Amino acid sequence: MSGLKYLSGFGNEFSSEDPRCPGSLPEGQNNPQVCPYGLYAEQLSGSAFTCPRPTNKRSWLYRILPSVRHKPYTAMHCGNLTENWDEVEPDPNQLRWMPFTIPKSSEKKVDFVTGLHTLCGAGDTKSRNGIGIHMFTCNTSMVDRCVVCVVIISPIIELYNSEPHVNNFMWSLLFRCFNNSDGDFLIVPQQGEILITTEFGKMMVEPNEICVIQQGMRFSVNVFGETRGYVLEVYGAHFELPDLGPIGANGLANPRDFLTPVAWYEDREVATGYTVINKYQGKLFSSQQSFSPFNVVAWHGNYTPYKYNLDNFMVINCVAFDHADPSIFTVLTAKSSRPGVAMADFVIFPPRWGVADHTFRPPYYHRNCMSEFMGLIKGHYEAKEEGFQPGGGTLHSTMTPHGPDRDCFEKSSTALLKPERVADGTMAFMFESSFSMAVTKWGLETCQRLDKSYYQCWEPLRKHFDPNWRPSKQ
Ligand SMILES: O=C(O)Cc1cc(O)ccc1O
Ligand SMILES: [Fe+2]
Repeated sequence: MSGLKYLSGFGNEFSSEDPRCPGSLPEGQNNPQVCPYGLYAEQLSGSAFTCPRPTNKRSWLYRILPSVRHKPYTAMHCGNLTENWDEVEPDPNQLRWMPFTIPKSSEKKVDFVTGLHTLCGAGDTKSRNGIGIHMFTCNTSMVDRCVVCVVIISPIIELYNSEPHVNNFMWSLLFRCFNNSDGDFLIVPQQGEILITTEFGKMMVEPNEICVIQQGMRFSVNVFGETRGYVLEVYGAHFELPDLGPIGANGLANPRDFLTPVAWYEDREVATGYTVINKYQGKLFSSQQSFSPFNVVAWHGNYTPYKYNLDNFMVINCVAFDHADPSIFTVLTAKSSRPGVAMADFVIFPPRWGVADHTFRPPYYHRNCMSEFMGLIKGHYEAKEEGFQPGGGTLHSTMTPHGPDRDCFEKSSTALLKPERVADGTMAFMFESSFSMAVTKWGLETCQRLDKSYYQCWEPLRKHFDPNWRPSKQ
């Protein structure tokens, strides 16, 4: 739709040249004495040099100027982005948030980075072990905020507010990009498509698609209206496709459905300065450079950003009886060092058939040693038809009991068990983590979206116990 091209596959050894510069990728070696077109060679390492081959990740970027040509980083305001997991007292309750508020652009211009709010998380970026869950709510494409630019350009924008062409042009003079030294971002847009320009090329990501921008990759986000989504950040591991075990060689998220951008560069000098924002040890820093960081003419390697359309997920589930655990719907996993235990799994609840015989089909009541954060891209979630809304969220922490609400329990206990479509037109997802997560002050207080009545959905559950019940004779 957007006319952008992609390369297909998961973690392949890709290579790509901007068609404007044929032959820009050096042949037969990574470091020619002089690179084609006078480019600089730069390696981006996503794993220790010495990692075994299956986990070794790096890409070679051939660019107009190397990333190192920038002014020193200085600390900047972090807004509601944090890695402080001790802001408020722990709260083991079931938590539910109403849809997170998106600022109106007529009131306040907010871009992807300023619009990042940390909801919960655990661990530590310094020891490279942990996760963060953030919401992004924004209405403006990523533009520069350097004081000089704001002073000079903002009044002009105000002056020409009614002239969209002038306004758009002026905004386009204020550039900024982001890079995360702390970990990988798995981005789940919920409202509004986002155009992500990366050092590797451009990706258009729509709601019901996800993308992963891995540690260190510079990117900039353009939006087209009021935009909202979820971010799962992992420190110290990359996302992988889950092993399929007895499922066999195919199924769930198939590697060919992952799409990586093709090389695209701009040779743009920015007189007002291009701001590179770096998230480093949980804090934001900015530095200025005089040119666009999206100056990579050609690249090759297996360390790239990528996107995936959730409709491509090949759903496998129960075809006889009982409820399969939700791990059967794992799209991507970021493994911890403990076998079989994820730092975080990205799990979806896609449209499918429900056919299980003599079975209570919705999620069972449970307590889990893992933490479960859930979000909703569209539609309803089967265990709770009411209350859990698109753009909102729930957190069921380590060993916190949860399960279907009263309506769901009663309906599903008496339902006629014919094959039926489940979750048509909906897409819920879960970030399931082995970390016991802390909720931030923003999540518990500042955002003002916490639904204090959540526990009430289980209050009407009543006893059905009958001590005189006997098995019916066959
Ligand atoms: O709690 C939830 O709604 C998620 C979930 C779904 C399911 O089918 C089984 C277990 C589980 O945690
Ligand atoms: Fe659960």
